[in-house]
Amino acid sequence: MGTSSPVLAAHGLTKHFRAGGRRVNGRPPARAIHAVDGVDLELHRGQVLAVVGESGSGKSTVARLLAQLIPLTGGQVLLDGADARVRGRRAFRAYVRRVQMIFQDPFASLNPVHPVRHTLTRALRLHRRQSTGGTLRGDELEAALTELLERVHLTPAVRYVDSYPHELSGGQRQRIAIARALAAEPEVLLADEPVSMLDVSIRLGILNLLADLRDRLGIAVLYITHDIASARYFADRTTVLYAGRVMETGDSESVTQEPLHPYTRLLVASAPDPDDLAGAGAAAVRDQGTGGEPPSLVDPPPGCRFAPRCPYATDLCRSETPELVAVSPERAAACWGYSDRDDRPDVGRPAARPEVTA
Ligand SMILES: Nc1ncnc2c1ncn2[C@@H]1O[C@H](COP(=O)(O)OP(=O)(O)OP(=O)(O)O)[C@@H](O)[C@H]1O
Repeated sequence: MGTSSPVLAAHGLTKHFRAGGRRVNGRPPARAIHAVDGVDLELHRGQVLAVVGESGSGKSTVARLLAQLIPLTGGQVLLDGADARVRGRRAFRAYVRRVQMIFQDPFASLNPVHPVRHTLTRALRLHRRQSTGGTLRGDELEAALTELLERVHLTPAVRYVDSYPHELSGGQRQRIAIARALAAEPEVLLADEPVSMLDVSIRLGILNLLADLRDRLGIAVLYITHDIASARYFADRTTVLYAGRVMETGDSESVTQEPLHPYTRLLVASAPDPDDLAGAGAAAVRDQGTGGEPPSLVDPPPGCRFAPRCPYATDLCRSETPELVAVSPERAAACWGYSDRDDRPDVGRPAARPEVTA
């Protein structure tokens, strides 16, 4: 959704990992972990898309598929509308120049034996050339280093450029990881839980930095998180993932304030947000005690994957998989409750059930 064409899009993104188990007649078992199944998403320039879900919902797998760190089982990744699947190192390097990833743990992603200067110089030399051609060096290299550090608000740059990772705080290390990604002048940043390992007090600073890069550089940001409250604060659009499938998608404000899908309501209800993210739907979920665990992803049965935990589930939900359908121009939900079938379940939120338009 969105008016501009997406810079990066995924259609039917699917990843099945081979499940462990005993070999049968010398062959590995044919069972598969359905980590991601048929996920569609779009990243637009100058926008943040949050992908929200519990642990094991497939968020990191989505990010790794988009980064082309692991091969797809099915579906397609499109960069500016063209099939982006890379074959070979050259193509991968060209892709990485445009699509950069930021990881959860900035300490693990920075080499502890190298100072900031080394880390950033390496990234700059990999992705940028001197104005006269040739490897970036001398004054141009120094200027580029300073600019990168300033862009991530580590100023004055001289204070940080010769520091080692252990001399920096978690937040500063994550800023260096972001600066390294920016060395490529990317169009897309894939941020996999970029603040979840940081102290709560500095999370906002990193999210504000990413928002600043979105606004000033027009970068498209994928923000992977289990924290739906931060998605409301920071993301333009939010997609909710459960057990490898999209449950709901839409503008972040509506998804978090008026969740359509019973699973989104559960997430919102359990979000620690002083701003009452919850509302009536959350109370309903609480009252009906929707506890339970996500389903096994090994050869999951048909039907909605949330049905075993859903207070509104009917036989229809347990037997047939609901498609993601538009509920309003900007919102879509994969829930039979928003279908036009006569036997649809009553998901119990008249206020959040606009007319079905598709
Ligand atoms: N390399 C792998 N081999 C087998 N199974 C995997 C592999 N990577 C992930 N999985 C499985 O795929 C499912 C989705 O994992 P994923 O890491 O994408 O979830 P997540 O939502 O990012 O969780 P978390 O928030 O805990 O990181 C899980 O069941 C996980 O065990």
